[in-house]
This record gives sequence, structure tokens and C-alpha cells, in this order.
Amino acid sequence: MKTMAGSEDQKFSLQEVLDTFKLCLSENKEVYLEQYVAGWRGLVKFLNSLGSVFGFISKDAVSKIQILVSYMKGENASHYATVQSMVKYELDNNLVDVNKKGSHPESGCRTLLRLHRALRWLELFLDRLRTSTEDSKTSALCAEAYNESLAQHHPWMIRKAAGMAFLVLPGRQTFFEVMNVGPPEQVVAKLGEALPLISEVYQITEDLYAQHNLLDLP
Ligand SMILES: CCCCCCCC/C=C\CCCCCCCC(=O)N[C@@H](COP(=O)(O)O)[C@H](O)/C=C/CCCCCCCCCCCCC
Repeated sequence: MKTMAGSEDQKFSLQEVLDTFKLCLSENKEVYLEQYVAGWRGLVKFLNSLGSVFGFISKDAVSKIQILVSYMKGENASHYATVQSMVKYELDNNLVDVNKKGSHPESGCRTLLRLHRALRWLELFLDRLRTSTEDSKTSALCAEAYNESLAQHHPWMIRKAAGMAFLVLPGRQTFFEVMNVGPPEQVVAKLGEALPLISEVYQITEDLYAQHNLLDLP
């Protein structure tokens, strides 16, 4: 049966997303692409359950996931095990358009950068949800997180469309129910557990991209 959280096999679980982000980091703090992508797949399940208004966002996230998966399964798959190995391989082989779009408009590095920026939005949004009160508006929390992060990289049209989509977000109580964690106190605790993991993955990627001057890839 279809519910707000989607059909059974598409059901969103915060725990599941948490588990994938937990598995994202290797012992020496490299970011596994397979788990990173799996984390995003889990999040897209949630987005899809919100209805067609969010379709344009989901479509973009899915297409970026697919680009990365095609590299991870392609002939150079061994270089796409971690974000670190991908960056090294693509830079060493001049596979990244560094200043302006050229012959590599869909490099792994620029594709991951888009999801990486969205991860910052997620971090800010989940933190706001965690510290929100019963009367907080999810649309406002989402818009604040968006304006502080992703919006700075989006043109006016996208910002407008995103802002309109936020207005139809379900309320805080529904959000908490959809996370499939339990009562609100447990959701808050689970968010508290998830956030440091997401932050660490974000920061490691941010530092790596900064070190290689990749934070503004076209
Ligand atoms: C229950 C709590 C958990 C919250 C679950 C949140 C689920 C969110 C799932 C996915 C988030 C979407 C990630 C979007 C990636 C966007 C990447 C991007 O910036 N793409 C733009 C640039 O790409 P290029 O053109 O350079 O290739 C592209 O132009 C964007 C198009 C679509 C608009 C993106 C708006 C993003 C808004 C932030 C997400 C809001 C989701 C709200 C749901 C709570």
C-alpha cells in the first residue's frame, strides 16, 4: 500500500540512512563511494514519498547518483572505490573540467560536489529538526538550511522552485513519523547520533576538495 512514506520496499528509515553513513568511512578516513551513494538513495526514498512537487529535485539527485554508479561499475571501477581514489584518478588523468565546462562535463568530481553541497543542506536541516519545537515549521527550517548552503550555488529559477516546494512540506509530526524511529524523543536522539556521522563525512570531503581546489568546479 502507498503511504506518505511510500510502499513497503520504498519505505524510508532514518536508521538505514544512519547505517550507510556509518559505513561510509574506512579506517583511514577515506569515504567509500558505494556507501555514500547508498545514503543518498535512502534519502531519495524519503523525497519521493513527498509527492510530485519534489520530482524535479529527486530527478536531479537520481541522475547524479546514476552518473557516479556508472563510474563505479565501469571499466575504471577500481579507481572509484573511495572519494579520495576518484579525485586522484580523475585529476591525474585530466578528467575534470576545472575552470569551465569542456570535454568532461560529468566528471565524478563535479557530480559528487553537487551531492556534497546538498549534504551540507541535510546537515543543517537535520540539526534544525533536532532542536525544533512542536510548533516549528518544517518549511521554514528547510528554507533556512537551504539559504545557508545550496542556495548559494543555485540560479534564481531553481531557488524560486525550491522555495515553492518547501511550502508544501509536511509538518514536523509527520516528518518524525516518517523517520520510522519511534516517539519524538527517540527521533531527536537518533538525529543526534546521525549528525556527527554526516558532519564527519561532509568535513572530510570538504577538506579534500579544498586541498585540490575543487570546491568551485563548473
Ligand atoms: C526525514 C528527514 C530526512 C530528510 C530527508 C531529506 C531527503 C532529501 C533527499 C534528497 C535531497 C536532494 C538533493 C538535491 C541535490 C541537488 C544537487 C544540485 O545542487 N543540483 C543543481 C546543480 O546541478 P548541475 O546543474 O550543476 O548539474 C541542479 O541545478 C538542481 C536541481 C534541483 C533543485 C535542487 C534543490 C535542492 C533543495 C534541497 C532539498 C530539499 C528537499 C526537501 C525535502 C525535505
